[in-house]
Amino acid sequence: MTAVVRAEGLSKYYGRRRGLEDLTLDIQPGEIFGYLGPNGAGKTTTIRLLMDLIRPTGGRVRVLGAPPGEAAIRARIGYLPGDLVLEGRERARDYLAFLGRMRGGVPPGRVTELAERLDADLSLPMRKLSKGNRQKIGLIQAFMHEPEFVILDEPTSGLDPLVQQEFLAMVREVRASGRTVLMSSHVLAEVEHVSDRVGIVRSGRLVAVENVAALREKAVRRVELHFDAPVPREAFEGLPGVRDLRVEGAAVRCTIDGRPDALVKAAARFTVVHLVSAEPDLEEIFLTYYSEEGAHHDHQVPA
Ligand SMILES: Nc1ncnc2c1ncn2[C@@H]1O[C@H](COP(=O)(O)OP(=O)(O)OP(=O)(O)O)[C@@H](O)[C@H]1O
Repeated sequence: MTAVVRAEGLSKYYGRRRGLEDLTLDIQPGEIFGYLGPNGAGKTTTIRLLMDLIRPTGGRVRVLGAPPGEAAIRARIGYLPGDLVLEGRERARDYLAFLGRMRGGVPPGRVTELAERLDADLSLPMRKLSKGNRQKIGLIQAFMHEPEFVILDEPTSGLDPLVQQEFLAMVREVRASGRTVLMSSHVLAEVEHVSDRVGIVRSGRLVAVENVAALREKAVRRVELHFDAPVPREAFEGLPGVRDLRVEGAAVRCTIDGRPDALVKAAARFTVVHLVSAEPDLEEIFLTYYSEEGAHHDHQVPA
């Protein structure tokens, strides 16, 4: 199976300024890859290299098995730039129709369907679009021709929560049809529910690539159990994965590292009347990746 993205030692310097250094990464068909990092980390640089909008200083990249500049490859990609500019008197609907023709045709009704789902206004001239509406038009043009590979630079910026949900549904549909998505964000929460893997980039370097399901299983989760009568502390002490145990009368509070299986089995010996389990806090894990190596944000290389 040909990788959708294959980057090997890919680097980009803007003069002496580091944009991206030594990126080696494969993205496979059918996966949703979240590309995370703080401002200035190198996300846009990576995406522009994949789109052949800038040229690498070093290394090699293939997109859908070919050098990214090839016109035939470009037509198989949907791209939302991070700095989308839509100007002029032309109505959004006419602009999208023009882009659709350029890309060799869009299924009938597809633009209207996407506009309804995202609640986008296609009747306004582009210069009058609000930031949120501009972003919606950008998303429609990235999805409308049902491309094999959708590349989205900060796609959720400016979208309200309901529209974000609809957008995530569109991303899942791409995966369901075996196609591939790469989306960047500086907020884990925006991509963790939809991504299969996430890559974390910081100061121009990919510092981690993680499978989200495995990460979720590894993550610490807070659990609270309430029973119909006081329970003995000994029943819960030393259980695998149970930490920070507090037993207060009929309530047990702890954190779980990994699977909750041992705790559930111990609790089953008593009558459980209430159970609360908080979502694992992946954000904490990611913040440690972000802050590793600490304060020196050295974007410059020595002369
Ligand atoms: N055209 C350019 N000229 C000089 N330096 C640049 C240029 N574009 C990006 N950089 C630098 O490269 C580094 C990576 O920037 P990039 O835009 O790729 O980050 P990003 O992760 O997309 O950040 P953001 O979320 O802020 O868009 C930054 O230090 C940035 O200042």
